[in-house]
Amino acid sequence: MSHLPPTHFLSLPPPSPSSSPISSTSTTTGTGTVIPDTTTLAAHDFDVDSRTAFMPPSPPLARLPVEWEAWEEVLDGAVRGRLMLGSKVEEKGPGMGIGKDEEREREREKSEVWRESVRALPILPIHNLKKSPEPVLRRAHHVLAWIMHFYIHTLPPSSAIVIPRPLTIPLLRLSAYLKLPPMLTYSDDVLYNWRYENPAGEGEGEEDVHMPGDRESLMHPHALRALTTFTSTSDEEQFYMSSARLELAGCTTLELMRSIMDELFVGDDIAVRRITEYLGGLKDSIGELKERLMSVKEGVRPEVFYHDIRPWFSGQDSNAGREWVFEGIEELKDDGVDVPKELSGASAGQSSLIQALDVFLGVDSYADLEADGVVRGDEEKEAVKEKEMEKKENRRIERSTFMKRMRVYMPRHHRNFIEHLSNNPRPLREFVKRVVRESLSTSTTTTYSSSTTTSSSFSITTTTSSSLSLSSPSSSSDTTTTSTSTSSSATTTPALALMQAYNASLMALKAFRDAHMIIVALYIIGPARRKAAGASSSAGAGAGANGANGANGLSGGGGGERVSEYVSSPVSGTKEGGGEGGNRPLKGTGGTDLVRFLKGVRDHTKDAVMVVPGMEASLGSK
Ligand code: HEM
Repeated sequence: MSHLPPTHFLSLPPPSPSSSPISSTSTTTGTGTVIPDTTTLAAHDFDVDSRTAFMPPSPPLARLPVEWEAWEEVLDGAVRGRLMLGSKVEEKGPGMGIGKDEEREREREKSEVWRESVRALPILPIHNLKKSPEPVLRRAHHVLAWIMHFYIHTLPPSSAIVIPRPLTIPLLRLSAYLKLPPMLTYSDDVLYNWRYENPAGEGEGEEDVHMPGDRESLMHPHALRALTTFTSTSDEEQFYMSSARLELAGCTTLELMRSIMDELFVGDDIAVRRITEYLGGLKDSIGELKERLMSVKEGVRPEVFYHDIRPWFSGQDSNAGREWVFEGIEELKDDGVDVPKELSGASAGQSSLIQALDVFLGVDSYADLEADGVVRGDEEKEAVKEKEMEKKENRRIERSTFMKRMRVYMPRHHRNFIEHLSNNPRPLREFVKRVVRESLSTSTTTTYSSSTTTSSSFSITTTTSSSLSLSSPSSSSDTTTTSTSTSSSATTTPALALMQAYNASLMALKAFRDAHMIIVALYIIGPARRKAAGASSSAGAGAGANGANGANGLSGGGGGERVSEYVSSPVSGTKEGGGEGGNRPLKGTGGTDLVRFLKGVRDHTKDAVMVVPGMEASLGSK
């Protein structure tokens, strides 16, 4: 980088990770100099590693320092005791819960003894914890959050949920310090919940363990083990570790994003060709993420996931009206700790990697640009268009609300990273639009300015004389449409190749979301349906069913649902709208009406594809 001028953004220091949200436009230095805040993606201060992406490059701390050993012991007790879900202990009926009353009583006693050990804990101060390095803080959140979920979900379903002071006080204090909800998060169960299979390779302070050369061996299904599980099943361990492998694969994705950002800074015609090439790689890397996602099927059985594992993650919002009371919270008012509002369960929706992709590709922002996108036509057409726009707008709001909420559950450095990316002054999508516009309006394009442009009029017609505009598939918002001429050979210009490569990356992300819906159908919708069918026929549903706190399920229908039914049909809100008892939608652990929501997010991704009307086929955009 020695050829870069000192003012180039690659030569500048990263912003402070503690500032939240990060200002993307400028930072004032100690000497008062204002420097642009546009650091590279691999900045260590964002806790993003070029070899392991959002996963830490060395194994997370496996045990807290002795000062907080009491917490570790209580957690050990829960894991070793193989405590059962309270709902499962109480569940009765053929094939449900525990068969014999005395067994049921034994389980009740066992979990009550353990909960008593939580209530008997001393209130350990966290003063020194706050001075500890990040891995210690992460481990402390992991341990306390895990204890809390064990505590809540082993309670009988009829009892009030009161989280005892010895847990409330340190957990709320620590969470406030870490700017995290006092909950089990995706970072607690995936990012910071692994060790090497071979304990010899384990250890604190081991740096640079994930060299690029051993990435493949880390991807082996048994290379990584989970530190903590609720059920001690290999299904649960594989559930976490398959997400961990997906996160590790994200280093290629982030590296390509970084390279593209470097080229966006330069922004000339060579950059256009390079970005096109990198986007090809990005598409492939998203394809790899999809493969990693699907590999969850190799080690995780759907019924075990749905009935035995998933209920442990639930938050207050999927706890069917049972409020979580944090005992002693009033004592923390002076520390600025208030009643927590964010109490959603752990979900991979909290993955920074997927959100980073959304932000980078502009899936997040494009709909905002469509506000003026109503095509003027006859009245009827206009009404349809407006309805469509309204639907899209609602979808966008729901999605963006969820995404923003999920950011609260991300480690603060990763949240800062996403905010930083969102505020990128040279967004990829704007660049692609500008390059294509310029290419369509002039036949010779040499350089592309890196300043943000607003839409400008240009005129083109195709060889078939149809009017062209650069737009999203179902709107003409991105630019205006008028009339000059071009020919179909435009598909071979660098500008259109760029647009095609950009669209291909978006479609790869859409394919990821299609695959995700298949997984959701297999792991949630199918078992929920079978449970509902079993409950209504009292015939038993096979695997031990404890339900997801009684809040989930689908009405009607037996087993044998077709996965494709959920993946390809448009959002309707009908089939998935009924719950057990016929009136509750199936909920995600993040509290969403999951089928409608996931389809909306998937469709929103596809809507971001850019189209030059009349050239859809040649651009392969659909
Ligand atoms: C058995 C495996 C999985 C199941 C059953 C599952 C289920 C769900 C559900 C129900 C939601 C809806 C949001 C909520 O309320 O929680 C969701 C959202 C989401 N999940 Fe998964 N998930 C699985 C694996 C993964 C993995 C491995 C990833 C990638 C890291 C992932 C990424 C996402 C994302 C990014 C969202 C937010 C919606 C979106 O951006 O498309 N999921 N998931």
